[in-house]
Amino acid sequence: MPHVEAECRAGELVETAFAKVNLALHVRKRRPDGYHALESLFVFAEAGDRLAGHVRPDGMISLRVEGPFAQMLDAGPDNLVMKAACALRFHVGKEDGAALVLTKNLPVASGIGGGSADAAAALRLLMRLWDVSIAPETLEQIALSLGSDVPACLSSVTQMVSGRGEVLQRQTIPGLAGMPMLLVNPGVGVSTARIFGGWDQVDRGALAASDLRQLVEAGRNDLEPPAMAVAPVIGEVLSGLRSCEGVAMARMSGSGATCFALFDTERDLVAAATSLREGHPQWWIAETRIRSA
Ligand SMILES: C[C@](O)(CO)[C@H](O)COP(=O)(O)OP(=O)(O)OC[C@H]1O[C@@H](n2ccc(N)nc2=O)[C@H](O)[C@@H]1O
Ligand SMILES: Nc1ncnc2c1ncn2[C@@H]1O[C@H](COP(=O)(O)OP(=O)(O)OP(=O)(O)O)[C@@H](O)[C@H]1O
Repeated sequence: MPHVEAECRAGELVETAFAKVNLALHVRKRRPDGYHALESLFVFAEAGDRLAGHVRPDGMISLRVEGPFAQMLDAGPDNLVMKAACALRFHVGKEDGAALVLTKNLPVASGIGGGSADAAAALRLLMRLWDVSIAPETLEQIALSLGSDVPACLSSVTQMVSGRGEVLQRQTIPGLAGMPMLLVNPGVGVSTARIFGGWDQVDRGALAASDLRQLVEAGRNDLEPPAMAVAPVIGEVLSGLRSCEGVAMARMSGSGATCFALFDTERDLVAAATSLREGHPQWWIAETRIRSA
């Protein structure tokens, strides 16, 4: 009997929820609605969670979570996959149900937008499964109602993001696509709201990122200081990454605690991953590349 892969099962569709990485994140001001106005260059990793689903003829929507980080998450109505499915079904007035299975490969509450990527993947998957088409602006509105990072995760391509996360502009930076990238999470979950709350409200200036050098030299993550105050181990991760051979840049992503490093070569990436794993066997360390899309 041949082994049948899950994605080969009749009627089952699969989407990857690509990890989001903020190569730079400039916080410009706190808005009256409590959100912050940002400027951020988003890239996406080839690594991500996996979402599979097939139609449930009884009209129910169900979710099972499995994989390395499944124990950190509930599969109930607060899961962003369920929220996305309910929001989409409400919008299109569908009677169809779906049986969804999320393989949680990315650490939770870790600054690489796992929940946001899952929500966007659920929207993409269910639009295919239920055969619905929605105007792009409406889809972006549904996405934004699920979280500030969700609109950018819909396309999961390199883009400049501003507003609270809803103003998107595709960006091409020479040399970035396919670049070897290491993601390192020291195992502490941090709350995004708490980290934004710790920002010192000093506007340090706009983000200009037309090439990698400018991004390295003038780019920042303004949430690094408040995140390090909550989780000092982030400093250890950053200094570990920066001391590796062949590092083009190393910085924290989003509100932390995951940090990333970009490498000039695959060989340097592998060497860095090996040495960091030896020194810190309890850290989550993922070797990946920047998605070329
Ligand atoms: C830090 C980033 O990941 C950078 O990409 C995002 O700005 C956060 O995106 P997210 O996790 O999708 O955030 P949301 O779920 O919308 O908001 C969580 C909380 O973060 C804070 N928040 C979020 C986005 C934003 N532009 N300003 C904020 O102040 C708010 O306190 C909000 O209540
Ligand atoms: N499918 C999901 N995956 C991850 N987190 C989820 C999911 N559903 C709900 N959540 C909740 O959303 C919160 C944020 O999770 P997420 O992993 O997206 O954070 P993050 O990586 O810090 O996001 P960001 O980079 O946008 O700040 C967590 O507290 C988690 O409990």
